[in-house]
Amino acid sequence: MTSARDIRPRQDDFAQQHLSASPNASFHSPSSHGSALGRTVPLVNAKHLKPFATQDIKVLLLENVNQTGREILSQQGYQVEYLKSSLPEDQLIEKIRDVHVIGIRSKTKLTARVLKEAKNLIVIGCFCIGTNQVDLQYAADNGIAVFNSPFSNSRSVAELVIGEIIMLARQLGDRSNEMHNGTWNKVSNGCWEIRGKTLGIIGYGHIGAQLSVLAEAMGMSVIYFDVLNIMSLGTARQVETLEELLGQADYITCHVPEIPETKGMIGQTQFEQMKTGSYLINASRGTVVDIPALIDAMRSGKVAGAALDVYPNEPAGNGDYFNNELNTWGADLRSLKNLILTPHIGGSTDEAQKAIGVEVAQALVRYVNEGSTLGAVNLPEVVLRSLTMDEPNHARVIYIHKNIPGVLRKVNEIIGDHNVDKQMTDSRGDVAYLMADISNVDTATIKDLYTSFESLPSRIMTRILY
Ligand SMILES: NC(=O)c1ccc[n+]([C@@H]2O[C@H](COP(=O)([O-])OP(=O)(O)OC[C@H]3O[C@@H](n4cnc5c(N)ncnc54)[C@H](O)[C@@H]3O)[C@@H](O)[C@H]2O)c1
Ligand SMILES: O=C(O)CC[C@@H](O)C(=O)O
Repeated sequence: MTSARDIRPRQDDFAQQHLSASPNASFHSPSSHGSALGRTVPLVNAKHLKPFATQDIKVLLLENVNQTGREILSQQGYQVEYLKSSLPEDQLIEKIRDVHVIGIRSKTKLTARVLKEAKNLIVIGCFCIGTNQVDLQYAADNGIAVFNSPFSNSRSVAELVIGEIIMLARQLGDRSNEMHNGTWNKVSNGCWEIRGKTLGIIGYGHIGAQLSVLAEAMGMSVIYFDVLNIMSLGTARQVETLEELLGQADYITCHVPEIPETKGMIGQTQFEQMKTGSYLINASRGTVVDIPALIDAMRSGKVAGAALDVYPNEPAGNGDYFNNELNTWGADLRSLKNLILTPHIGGSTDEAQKAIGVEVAQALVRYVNEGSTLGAVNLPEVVLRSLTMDEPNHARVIYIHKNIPGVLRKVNEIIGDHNVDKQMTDSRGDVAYLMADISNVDTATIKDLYTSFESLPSRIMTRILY
């Protein structure tokens, strides 16, 4: 029996690579054992699990996902389709209907409307840090796991911002444009060293903290504002309010996620609270800064320069698209002096993209082949050590279900005749994830088990690997 969500990955080993830049990441090979969420040790005789079903795994990779990731997925024997850009919604809906796995970056919007059509989808890989482009709740409610790469491009963004601080301080963008147009304009007015100036970091997470260290090494004083109390690095100092930061900083840089609280967090009021002649950098998300308010602040001289890497609307692919059709203020923005505009390239370095490709593809493989949700951003993290070749008649049941009372009793009624070697369950909000390794199963039993789980009212998704 096959169901829309049944899948059959090829059982080849995939090459384990260690490119993660995460200080906390502990890569778990599909062949591993050890503590549930801690470090794992390779298990030599691990059994390669296959799903109870007959279909091949179909993967759709959009937005030029790095070759490292493509290779890991192809080496599994999955059918991988790869496109360089994102897709308009209607085309995305057509393509997503078939696939079990989708890999995207920041441009592809996986809204509830799109995901509703994704009847076979079991997992989404965001080959980037941000996950705001995915309806995470809808995905969780429908048993679709979402993974990202939380650290791999932080350093690249921090380095870009350091470069931009100097570029703005010295008006390098303007001088370079002038020279490209044949104009020699040797000026020092309004140009500064960054040594001794104050950098204000909004959002002291992975990127903000990296940047703090780099900026101090260049002789800047660092202050930061974050909704959490975060221990400072070096001699950086956390301030109590955003207003306090805005009033003290010469350079202000945003590194917050896109969430309702950060939408328009730098607007007219905040520009008024800044020092005259200060600089603003935004390489977080385009909705964080109110661009018309920035245009006014730059025209009035309140802001002496700015660098934007992200915009409320960004095109699906490369080309001649940064115009007023995309964002109504496009031409006004382009006319401003000492404004650096980059096409969302903060994380676009070879190092970052390779590391992200490996990290996310490995998470996808672990999820498809083993059911491990380690690192998932929308489901509880559940991991079991691998089944071994010494357990030939064992199967792994994965039951994603509504987090309501009485489910475990029903589950135990179904698997109660088997020895449950190990079992782990955890919940996150309304969704719970149960994984159990059971003994004495043959194909007929698996079919019965599958049907029984699928008929429970609490069911969101059932997968059986054996
Ligand atoms: N330009 C690019 O190419 C690029 C690359 C990577 C990440 N990003 C963006 O940068 C963002 C930050 O990345 P990160 O890895 O540092 O994230 P992070 O989660 O490590 O850090 C974000 C920090 O912002 C803080 N924060 C949240 N809401 C806040 C608020 N209202 N006020 C102040 N602080 C708040 C959090 O507490 C956290 O410390 C990502 O969410 C992503 O959108 C952009
Ligand atoms: O590569 C991308 O498209 C997004 C980069 C960055 O914004 C991220 O969220 O990691």
